[in-house]
Amino acid sequence: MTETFTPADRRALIEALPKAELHLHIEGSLEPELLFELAQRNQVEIPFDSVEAVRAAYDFSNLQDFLDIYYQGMSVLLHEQDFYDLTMAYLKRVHQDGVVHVEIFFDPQGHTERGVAFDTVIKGITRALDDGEEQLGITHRLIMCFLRHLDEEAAFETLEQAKPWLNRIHGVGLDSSEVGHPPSKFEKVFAKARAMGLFPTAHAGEEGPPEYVHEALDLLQVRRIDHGNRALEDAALTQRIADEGLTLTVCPLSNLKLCVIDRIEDSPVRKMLDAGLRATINSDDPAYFGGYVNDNFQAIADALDLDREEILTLARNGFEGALIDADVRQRHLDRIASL
Ligand SMILES: Nc1ncnc2[nH]cnc12
Ligand SMILES: [Zn+2]
Repeated sequence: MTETFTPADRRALIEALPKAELHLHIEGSLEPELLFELAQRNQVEIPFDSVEAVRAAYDFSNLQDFLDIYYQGMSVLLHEQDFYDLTMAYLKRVHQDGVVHVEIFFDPQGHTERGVAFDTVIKGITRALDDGEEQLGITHRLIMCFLRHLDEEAAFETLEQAKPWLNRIHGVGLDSSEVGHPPSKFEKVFAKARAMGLFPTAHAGEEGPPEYVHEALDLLQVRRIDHGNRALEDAALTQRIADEGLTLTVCPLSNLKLCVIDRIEDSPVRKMLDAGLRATINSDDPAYFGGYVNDNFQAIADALDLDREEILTLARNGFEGALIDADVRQRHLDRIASL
């Protein structure tokens, strides 16, 4: 008799699995309630009069629509404690989802451009990450993103500001408005970041064409691809990503909210798994896109009717792609195998 895997089993498995989240913008975890609290605490005017009005504004037709609100939301983050509270709230929330390791993006230029010091941002975030590790047992890596709508000179300045913090920053990423801002624009600053020992990753193929994924690989020499949806349009590129064993950090609910896909059933996750790609499941900007990691796992598992093995593979992939030591990775994989 074949064993049945019911929707209830699926939910229970997703909840029980230890998970790593590899694609999370900490500024995108700013929930409307905290946005309001910080606006009041810091006496910052925001163009909304209720939490409901904020949520109602989260209706996007593309990446830029979202980014306009995302940068506006950041305006309430001014002091070290604000960055601490933001980060701690995210860690406490994902602790409930069984997340045991996080690799967090932050956008320093979204703050330094407003006059908030780089040190203020990173002190608040790292203090919360340390407390989260001690109190919740969640390990972490921090990845500093360059905003691609700004120029490479500004990215170099940000890399300079990061120098005293290299013991806390593991990687560099590239985010913000993709189309019109190809990876080639940041070739030199990524070369410098790599020479400084930073792990290179970049958003590529979210809205941008497969050519941008090629550029991220060839020119930025990224070792991970954030999103990567449109890589599937190019068979040779897909094969290359499989051959090189690169991780793709896919964000299903984000793709849906930003109209990268029309329906959750159109998520590329199953195609990626079938093509031998190391796809992982992530939330991107959970406060804006309607769900944290488990919501993303659940949505994709239901829509694609994933079986037990496929769900286990996705969870395993998170640890395979994580910037962690081999013994730690093995410990997490052993726990998954024991479920
Ligand atoms: N999904 C996304 N794509 C590009 N830049 C972002 N910054 C925050 N979320 C992003
Ligand atoms: Zn992202």
